[in-house]
Amino acid sequence: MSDAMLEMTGIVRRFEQGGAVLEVLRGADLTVRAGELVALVGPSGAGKSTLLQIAGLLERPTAGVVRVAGADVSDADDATRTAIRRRSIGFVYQFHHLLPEFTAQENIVLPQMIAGVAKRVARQRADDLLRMVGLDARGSHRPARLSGGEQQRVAIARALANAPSLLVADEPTGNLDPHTAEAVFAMLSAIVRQARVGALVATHNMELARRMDRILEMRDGLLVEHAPV
Ligand SMILES: Nc1ncnc2c1ncn2[C@@H]1O[C@H](COP(=O)(O)OP(=O)(O)OP(=O)(O)O)[C@@H](O)[C@H]1O
Repeated sequence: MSDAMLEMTGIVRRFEQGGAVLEVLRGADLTVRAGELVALVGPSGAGKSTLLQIAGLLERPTAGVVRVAGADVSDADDATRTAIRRRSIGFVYQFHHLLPEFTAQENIVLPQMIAGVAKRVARQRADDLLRMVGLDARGSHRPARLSGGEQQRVAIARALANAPSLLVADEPTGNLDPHTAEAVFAMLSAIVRQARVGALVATHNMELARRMDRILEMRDGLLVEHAPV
């Protein structure tokens, strides 16, 4: 049995603007396995965010096959894709995107309730996740009362709320000072490995990229694997 949490094969993405066609992805392939962190690097405009949007089922490719936790979602309708996204994929962005009027705990409860989990169970899981990210004393705080690193820890806990198979992260530590970035990344990688989630992490930070299991570079619309250093 394959432990691939994400498989993308022959991914093409074209944008049409005023008659001109921009082919950002030209047949990209990648696999992310359970417990694995894969870094996605490449210059600005290379297509990293476009690839993450497709991996996260937020966009459809022009061509190619996407499998999440073994399920081929290429031909699935929008409702099915949304259901799979909510159940199987967690997102972390450069900016935390926590809802400011809700507490840390409520921010982690909400996605579970949207997925149909009972409030009592969702609260318990939120508390467990807050403990896992070292913030058990901060559950009743709103985001504005937390530091940048703490906000990002809550965002990671929220991404894990529905026990996803796949974590899609776009510069998850890009807005933090180097020391805090280091602590948040260490925590993220420990959780990914322990919970056997697959993580695809776009970053401009080569130091962090080198600490992941593999580095894939976006080059001319294709993904090229870096040799291990
Ligand atoms: N909806 C769209 N319509 C037209 N062009 C788009 C669209 N989305 C992205 N692009 C183009 O696709 C290319 C890749 O953009 P993308 O945001 O994926 O790059 P990136 O590698 O994530 O860059 P960065 O590191 O700066 O975030 C860019 O040239 C961008 O202008």
